[in-house]
Amino acid sequence: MNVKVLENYEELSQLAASLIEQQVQEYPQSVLGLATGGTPLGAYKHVIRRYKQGNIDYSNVSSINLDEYVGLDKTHSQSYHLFMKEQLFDHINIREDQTYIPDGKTSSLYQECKRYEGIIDEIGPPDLQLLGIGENGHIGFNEPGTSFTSLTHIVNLELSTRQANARFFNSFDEVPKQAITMGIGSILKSKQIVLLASGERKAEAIKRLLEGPVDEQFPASALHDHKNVTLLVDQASYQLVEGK
Ligand SMILES: O=P(O)(O)OC[C@H]1O[C@](O)(CO)[C@@H](O)[C@@H]1O
Repeated sequence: MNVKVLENYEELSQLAASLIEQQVQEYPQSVLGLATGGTPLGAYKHVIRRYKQGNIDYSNVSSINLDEYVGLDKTHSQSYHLFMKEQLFDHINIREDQTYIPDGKTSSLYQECKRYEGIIDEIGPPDLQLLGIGENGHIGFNEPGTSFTSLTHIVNLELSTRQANARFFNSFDEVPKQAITMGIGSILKSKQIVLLASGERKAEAIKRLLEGPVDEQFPASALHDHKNVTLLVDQASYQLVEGK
């Protein structure tokens, strides 16, 4: 794993945006694997700012998102559909019909998982997959104990994950109990992976990622099995790593 330690969130976000842009400039038909959560917001802000300066064309890019809450309509204020629209898609010239996010409101969750994995295989796999990390090491919504060979599936969210995400909802009770997520095996299909970690809250997880064993109890450790992973981490998240 290639590790780049940045001074702060702003520097990390700028570098993440540059990696996305480089990918798209080198290969305009790129498939981007995109993530939600708070961490990628800064990168998306820079992607939008530089797009508006006129240099980068996203019209031939496709995107595949990691996950969606079960039970939330695409227009729900906390759905990842709306998140992506508001935070990125509405501000660059990516074509809406080339953006893919699981449908959390489907009548057949099983079919939706199969359909989505089919999309990953047909449109993807992503040339560049952006990832955040949960405090318990989750990637996408793959909670501890998920098989490293798992494909797109339904997950029962851990209490700690629901608590961490309650900040985006009006109350804890509104946080969905399930999500559809690309599996760890689906994520590992990506050609290149860029993992972002920022803030003290992630320091334990980053220490465990860099110093601990590869273990299904810590989903992000699966990334050690991939040959092209870059971790962009700020000082606050890196502070507990030995010998830094
Ligand atoms: O970036 P955040 O908000 O800390 O979230 C970390 C991870 O948790 C999730 O939001 C899921 O809980 C992921 O989508 C994200 O990668």
